[in-house]
Amino acid sequence: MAVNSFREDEQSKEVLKKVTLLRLFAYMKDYKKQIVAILFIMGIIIGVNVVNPILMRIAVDDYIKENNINGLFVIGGLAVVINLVSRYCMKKRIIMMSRVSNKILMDIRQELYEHLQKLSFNFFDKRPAGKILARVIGDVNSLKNVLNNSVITLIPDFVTIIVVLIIMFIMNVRLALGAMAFLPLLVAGMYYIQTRAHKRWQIFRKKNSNLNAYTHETFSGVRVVQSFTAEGYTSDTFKGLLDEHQQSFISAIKLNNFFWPMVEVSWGIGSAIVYFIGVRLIGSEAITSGTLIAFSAFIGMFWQPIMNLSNFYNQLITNVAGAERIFEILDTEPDIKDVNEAKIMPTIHGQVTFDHVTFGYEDHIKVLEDVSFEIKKGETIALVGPTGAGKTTIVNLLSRFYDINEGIIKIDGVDIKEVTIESLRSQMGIMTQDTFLFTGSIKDNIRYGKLDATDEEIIEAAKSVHAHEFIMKLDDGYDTKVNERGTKLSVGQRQLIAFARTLLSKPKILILDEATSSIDTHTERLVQQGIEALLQDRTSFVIAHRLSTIQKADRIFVVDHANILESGTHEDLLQAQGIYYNLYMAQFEAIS
Ligand SMILES: Nc1ncnc2c1ncn2[C@@H]1O[C@H](COP(=O)(O)OP(=O)(O)OP(=O)(O)O)[C@@H](O)[C@H]1O
Repeated sequence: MAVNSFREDEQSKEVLKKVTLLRLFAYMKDYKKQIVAILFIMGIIIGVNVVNPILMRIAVDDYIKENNINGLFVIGGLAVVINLVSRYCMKKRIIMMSRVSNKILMDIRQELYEHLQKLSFNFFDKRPAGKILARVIGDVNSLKNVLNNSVITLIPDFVTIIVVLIIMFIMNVRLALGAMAFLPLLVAGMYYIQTRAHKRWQIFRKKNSNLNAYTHETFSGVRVVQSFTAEGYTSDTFKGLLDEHQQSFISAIKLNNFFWPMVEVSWGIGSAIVYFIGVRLIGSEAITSGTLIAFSAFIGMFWQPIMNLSNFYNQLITNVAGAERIFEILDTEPDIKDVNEAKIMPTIHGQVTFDHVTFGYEDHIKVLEDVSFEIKKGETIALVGPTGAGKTTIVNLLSRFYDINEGIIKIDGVDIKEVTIESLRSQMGIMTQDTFLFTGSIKDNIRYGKLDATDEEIIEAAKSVHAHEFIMKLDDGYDTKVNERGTKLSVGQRQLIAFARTLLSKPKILILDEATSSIDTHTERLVQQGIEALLQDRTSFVIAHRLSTIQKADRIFVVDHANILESGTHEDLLQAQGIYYNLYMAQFEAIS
C-alpha cells in the first residue's frame, strides 16, 4: 500500500452507524452511578416543566375566575420555589454531565494512544503523523457534544415527549392529534437528509485530516521550508487544502441547515392546528380557557424536545464520522504482535542467526533475499554498503520491527517470533542517526533509557560516553531544558546524549545505525572510547558509511544486491580486493 499523504483522502470502511453509536455509548457503562444521578436530576427538571402548565390551569380556572387572591399567592409561591429548584438542577446537570463526557473522552483518547503505540512501523510508514494526530485530538473532540447531549437530551427528552403526549391525550384527544399531525413528515424528511449528510461529514473529516497532516509536516520541516524559501509554495498548498476543507464543510453544513426549518415549520403548523380546533371547541365542547392555555404550553413542551432531539440527531450525523475513524484505528491489529503463548525471551547472551531470510517492505520488492549468517556472542559486526542496500533493514528485522517473509531469525537459538516483543526489544539498544530528544531536561532524556535510574547512574553513563564535559558547561548542567527534538543542542551533542541514554539501558545487543556520523573528529575520538566500552561484552551491529569508524569490528559485512556479498575483518577484505576494498580506497582517496 502506498503512503497516504496529505494529498489523498483516507480510505474508510463502511460501518453501520448503529454499531458505531452503540460502541460509543458503551463507554458510558463505567459511569453508571453518575449517569443515574444526572437522570434523577433531569427527572426533577422534567417534573417541574410538566407541573408548570397544570399550575397555570389551576390558577386561571380556579383562582383567577373565583378572585381567590390567597390561592393565587400560594400557587404562585409554589411555582417560584419549584422553578428555583429546577434552575439549580439545570446548573448541576451541566457540570455533572460535562465531567462525565470529559472523562469518557479521556478514556477514549488514552485507549487510542495506547493502541497506536502498539501498532507496527508498517502502520506509521503509511500515514503522516498529522493524520494520526487528527484522530487522537480532533476526532475525539468531535464526540464531546454527542456524549454530552446523549444523556441530557436523549433519555430526558424522550421521557418528556411521552409524558406530555399522555397528558395531552388525557386533556383532549383531538387537540393532541392536531399537535402532532406533521410529525411523520418530519421523521421522513430527517431520514432522507441524514443519509446524504453522513457521507458529506465523512468527507469533511478526511479533508480536516489532510489539512492536519500538511500543517504538521511543514512545521516539522520548517527549517527546510525556510532555507529553500519555499514559504510561498507551502502557503499556496495550504490554501488549496484549506479551500477543500472549507468546501467540504459548507457542503455538509448546507444539509444541516434544513433541520431547523423543518422542525420549526412542523411546530408552527401543529400549533396552528391546535388553536384552530381549540378555539372552535371552546364554543361547542367543554374546553375551558385554562385548558387551552395549558395546552398551548404543552405544545411547546412537546415540540421543544423534538427540536432538541433533531439537534442531537444532527450532531450524531455530523460527528459519527469521527467515531468511525477512532474505532477504525482501535480495530487495526498490529502487524507485529506476540504469538499465542509467546515466551519471555531469556536474558540474551548475544548469539544471532539469520537463516535463509527473505524480506521486502512491499510484497513485490525483495530488500533481502535468502540471507544467512551466524554471529557469535560478543562479536562486533559492521554493516557497510551503498545507500539503500538493506543495512538498516537487517537490524530492523532483528528487533522485529517488521516480520520476515521467509526464513528464521534466532537469538541464542530462540526464534524471535516465539518470544514477546517486549522481552525482546527491552534487551536491545538501538541508536539511530536521527537522535530524537524529548522536551524536558537533559537528565530526563538520558533517564529514558532506564526510567528508574538514579542521578548518579545518569552521570556515570554520561561520563562513559564523554557527554558529561559538555553538559556541565551548559548553564543548568543536567537540568538544562531541551526543546522538541533537542534543537537547542548541536547534532553531535544530541548524539552524545543519546549514547548515554542507550548505555544506561544496558542493552544485551547494541545497534548503532550511523550513530557517529555527526560527531566531529575530536568528539569522535572521545566517543570512540565510550563506544568501545559500550561494545564490550555485548553483540553489536554498527552501520557506518565512514569506514574509518569500523575498522576495529570483528567482522565487516558488505551488504548489496539484497544479500551479504563479502564478510571478514578489515584486513581480510582489503586483501581480497573486492567491493569493500573499492569502497575503502574511494573514501581514502577522497580524504587524501
Ligand atoms: N519503511 C519502508 N517502506 C518501504 N521501503 C523501505 C522502507 N525502509 C526502507 N525501504 C527500502 O528498503 C531498501 C533498504 O533500505 P535500508 O534503509 O535498509 O537501506 P540502508 O542500506 O540502511 O541505506 P542507508 O545507508 O542509506 O541508510 C531501500 O530501497 C529503501 O528504499
